[in-house]
Amino acid sequence: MKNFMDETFLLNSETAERLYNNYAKDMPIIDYHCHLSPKEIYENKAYKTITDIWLDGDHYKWRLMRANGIDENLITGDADPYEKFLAWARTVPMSIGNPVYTWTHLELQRYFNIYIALNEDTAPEIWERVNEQLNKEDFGVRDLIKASNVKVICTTDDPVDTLEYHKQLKNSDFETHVLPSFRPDKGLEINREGYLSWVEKLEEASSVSINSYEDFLAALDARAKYFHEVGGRVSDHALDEVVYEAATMEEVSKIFKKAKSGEKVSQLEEAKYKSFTLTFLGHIYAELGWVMQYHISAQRNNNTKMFHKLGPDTGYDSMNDGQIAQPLCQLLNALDQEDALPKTVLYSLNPKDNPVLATIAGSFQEGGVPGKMQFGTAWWFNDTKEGMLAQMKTLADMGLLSQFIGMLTDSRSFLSYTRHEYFRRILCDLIATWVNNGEVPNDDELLEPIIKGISYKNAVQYLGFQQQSEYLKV
Ligand SMILES: O=C(O)[C@@H](O)[C@H](O)[C@H](O)C(=O)CO
Repeated sequence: MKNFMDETFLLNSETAERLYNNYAKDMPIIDYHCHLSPKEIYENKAYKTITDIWLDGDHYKWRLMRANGIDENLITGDADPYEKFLAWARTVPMSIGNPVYTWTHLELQRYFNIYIALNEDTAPEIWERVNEQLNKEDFGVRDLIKASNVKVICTTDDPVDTLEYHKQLKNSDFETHVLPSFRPDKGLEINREGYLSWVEKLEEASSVSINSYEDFLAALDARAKYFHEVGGRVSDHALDEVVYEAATMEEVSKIFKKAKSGEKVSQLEEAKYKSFTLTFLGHIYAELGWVMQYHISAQRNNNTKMFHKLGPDTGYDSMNDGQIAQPLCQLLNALDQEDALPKTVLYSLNPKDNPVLATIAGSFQEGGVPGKMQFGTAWWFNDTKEGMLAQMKTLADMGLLSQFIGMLTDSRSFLSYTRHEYFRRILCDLIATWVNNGEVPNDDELLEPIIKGISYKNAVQYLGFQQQSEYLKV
């Protein structure tokens, strides 16, 4: 029997240990999708307590606390920080089997050198030991990022954001590249409350007067080019439902005019608007050489009462079970037929779509661009051991695991970089299983570049960072 989370955890053979320790463990991190605050990075925010850094904003933990019957006041309410931590300490032992149980202890080990299991009995000691370290000089968020060997962070940003902190970071002595990702969801949701006010913000941010749909597209183009100037190389879309309806500029201009007048547009009109706008944006991304990410099939903000109280991304989301294959192929094909399909990462929140995405990706690969179309890493409810294995096995079954750009944190917590270690251990154990079964040669000349590629190098190449400073070379 293994010791609890020792240096061999998740590595079930000497082969796995060798592959992980020699080729994955020390690779830097490219976190190409997360929700960290560029402002907090620029200000090098220092957290005062383990409650602040662990429980503020992490809806993964909030969901587990709710499932454990913890009162909301001790989760997102105004309860005493120590009482909130005790409530989390009561929940952790109950969360065995959930990745957050593993990540919680990985974070205690890697950032605070604490190797005991968290529970109500150990909570007082852990509270003291962690808070003492958090209040030391070298425990700002920049120190945590540097200690995690993170070379690039792609935050998630609205086209109307000023990107002031990205620009200030670019001119600072902070080595990690903190780059904006262009996430224009609010400009796609034409029937959602707030759409028109967002168009006004876009008008102001772009300095483009928006009196027509063509003006709207010009404003989006201007903002994408601004993001590029600041260093942005990635776009991102939440396609909670995938729709596709061919449309003409004339048709969509009328739809936009209808929405601008304050009228709701029909479901068909909305589909035409989204299809044409996404196709236009795909052209821009391709011209800029960006990576386009589609995050598909989330069912968001299910709990109306709590949405009104806490807002989005607060742990009240789930998987959608919509049919995506046909509209997604039509959308990608529309771009590909115009030679305007950018490098694309396809994620679905519903693992039923794993083989659908892996095989659709295979329909649009391109010579000269290794791994152009990516079946993306296990996302959100799927970034578990089983979810990661399912995604990587499906990719290996139906495409090239070797060209996979690997893991991201997708997190709002500065301690979440241990998810990359978790992923790399699972990756190396999977490949080791193939080696030990005689399915793959025990040949490090074959395996080293594949493991280093998936852990780091593929993402550097894919995201176009390879021409950057020596700083990214390993
Ligand atoms: O980008 C998304 O839409 C999701 O990642 C969303 O932000 C979600 O709250 C999340 O962070 C899941 O890890």
